[in-house]
Amino acid sequence: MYHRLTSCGTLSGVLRQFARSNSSAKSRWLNRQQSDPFTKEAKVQGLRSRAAFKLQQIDDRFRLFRKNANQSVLDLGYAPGAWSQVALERTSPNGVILGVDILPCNPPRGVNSIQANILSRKTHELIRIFFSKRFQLYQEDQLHRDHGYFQHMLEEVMFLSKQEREAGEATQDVEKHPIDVVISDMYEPWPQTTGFWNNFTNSAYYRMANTSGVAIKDHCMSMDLCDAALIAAIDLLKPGGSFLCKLYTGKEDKLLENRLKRVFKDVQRFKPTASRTESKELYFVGLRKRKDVDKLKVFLG
Ligand SMILES: C[S@@+](CC[C@H](N)C(=O)[O-])C[C@H]1O[C@@H](n2cnc3c(N)ncnc32)[C@H](O)[C@@H]1O
Repeated sequence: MYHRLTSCGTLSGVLRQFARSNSSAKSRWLNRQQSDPFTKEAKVQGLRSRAAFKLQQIDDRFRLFRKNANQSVLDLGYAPGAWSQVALERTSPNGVILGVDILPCNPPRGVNSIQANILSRKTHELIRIFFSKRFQLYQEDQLHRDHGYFQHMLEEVMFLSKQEREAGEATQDVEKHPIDVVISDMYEPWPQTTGFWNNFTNSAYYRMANTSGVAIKDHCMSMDLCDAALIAAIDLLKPGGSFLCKLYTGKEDKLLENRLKRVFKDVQRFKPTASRTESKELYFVGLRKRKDVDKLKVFLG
């Protein structure tokens, strides 16, 4: 069986071809990265990737961040951390940034982070508690693990709110909508097969773009993650708050735009100049979140 598979080339041939095309795509990508002015500038400025310039340009246009305004910012899919760096700088000195990523990553200095999947309800609860209490997180807290002290706090808050509900009292000090700005640059990560020696998730310069190159696939995956970001915004963002998400464009753009319009009073599409012309990425900005948004109505139309 093994002989038949390899001699007719079905398996090993395909694998060899994949490895060849993958390595030439990789060297094309590396060449482009090395000659790209935004990539060079990001290195000079100590920014973790060229994505920082996209967020700067979006913020120059829409003013998501404010200095000295105690803003709480949730950065979804924050690794390696360039957007968080921009958010921190533009909300200084008292902005609080929480990055959430499904991959492990050391956050930039001054940024808090948890390794978690935004599709999980528990992640929403952790985020809500973090912003309500605004405590300092440390890497070694291992927040995503069930035995971390944060889990203990989560259980305590849930227990207290149950007691308070039963006693007919006002709920405890966890705010329902504690966040001013939600930004999402999420895209499904490639499975890591190499580069383990290289602190991989923190090194955008050595990491290939994680799109598949198949437009319809990129679009559908990206739609799902934009929906997840929108659900987080409905659940956690203050009325009046702002939202930003990246979408790989395709036939369902309009569907997302309509959903966004049910949540925000003002919805805009924007492609910053730092985003490559050949890239299918597009940014949706939602301004002034409406009050009392009904999630079911947003998604069922
Ligand atoms: C393009 S990168 C973000 C780059 C980042 N904005 C920056 O400026 O450095 C997309 C990130 O989304 C994360 N991601 C994808 N799906 C996720 C999920 N369900 N929950 C949390 N993070 C997710 C990936 O792990 C990846 O690190």
